[in-house]
Amino acid sequence: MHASDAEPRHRADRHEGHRHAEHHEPRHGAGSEPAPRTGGLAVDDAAAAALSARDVSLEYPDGTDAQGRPRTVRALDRVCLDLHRGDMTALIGPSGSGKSSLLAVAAALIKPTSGTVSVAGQELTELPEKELAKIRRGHTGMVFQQPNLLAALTSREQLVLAAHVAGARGKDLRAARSRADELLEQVGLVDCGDRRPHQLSGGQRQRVNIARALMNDPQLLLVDEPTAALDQERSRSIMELLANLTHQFSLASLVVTHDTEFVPLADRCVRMEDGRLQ
Ligand SMILES: Nc1ncnc2c1ncn2[C@@H]1O[C@H](COP(=O)(O)OP(=O)(O)OP(=O)(O)O)[C@@H](O)[C@H]1O
Repeated sequence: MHASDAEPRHRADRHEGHRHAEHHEPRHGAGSEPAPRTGGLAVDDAAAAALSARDVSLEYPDGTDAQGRPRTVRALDRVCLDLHRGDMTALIGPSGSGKSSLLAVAAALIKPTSGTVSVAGQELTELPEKELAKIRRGHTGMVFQQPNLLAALTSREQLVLAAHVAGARGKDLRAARSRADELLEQVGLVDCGDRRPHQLSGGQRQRVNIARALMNDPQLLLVDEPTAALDQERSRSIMELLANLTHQFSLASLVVTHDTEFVPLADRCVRMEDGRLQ
């Protein structure tokens, strides 16, 4: 079965608050036609899956065998997956099954060995690095296990820096400051804008990390084990936050988790085993 065929756990009549009211039915399944394009851009951007992976395989080089021939490890094996806005998808599976590799391919950080990946109707496989970087900045938010915040910056500055890196200057940068404060409020850190990472708890740092990933208004949110360093209570509240943000901002979220207890918070769940989606 294509993972795109998996039925969401609870469907979405909870999308009223979406900024992007065009979120709609029917959804494109694995075999559906891609959105028509003009000059590389999807005409009906909303109709395209936020992420569409087709027969994606990924092999890493893995040294040489006894005869000196190059060896490879197959991390992804003909993976098909559609992610749609407003749905949080939990990605589970044993260690080494390929979850982080799938995130890296979806984030356009690694090119697959074969198969295609499209973000908002734009196929990534053939794009030059400059265009890929634009997609990473403009369409994709990433949250890794460790928050990776800069020690010298306040929470607000961490967020504004993300906008600056994406090219915001002048009045856009001023707007970014307001957006940073709004996002910090959304993630429950209304009083933490002026604090530096060492003045925050682990859960609060992860919330800053999540808010930063949303600064450039992505439609795709890729999250790798956001609760790895947190206790059960804080883990639950981070997963609840991700689910709420997914629905509120109409994100297509893919969240890797080892913690099956939190899977019911997602709209659907897909499982990897030996590089394949089950
Ligand atoms: N850079 C790399 N070079 C070679 N092999 C790699 C590389 N990264 C991952 N692998 C291999 O690819 C396979 C998939 O790894 P991946 O990290 O995607 O799995 P995972 O499901 O995310 O694991 P975990 O849950 O432990 O983080 C594993 O066999 C791993 O050893």
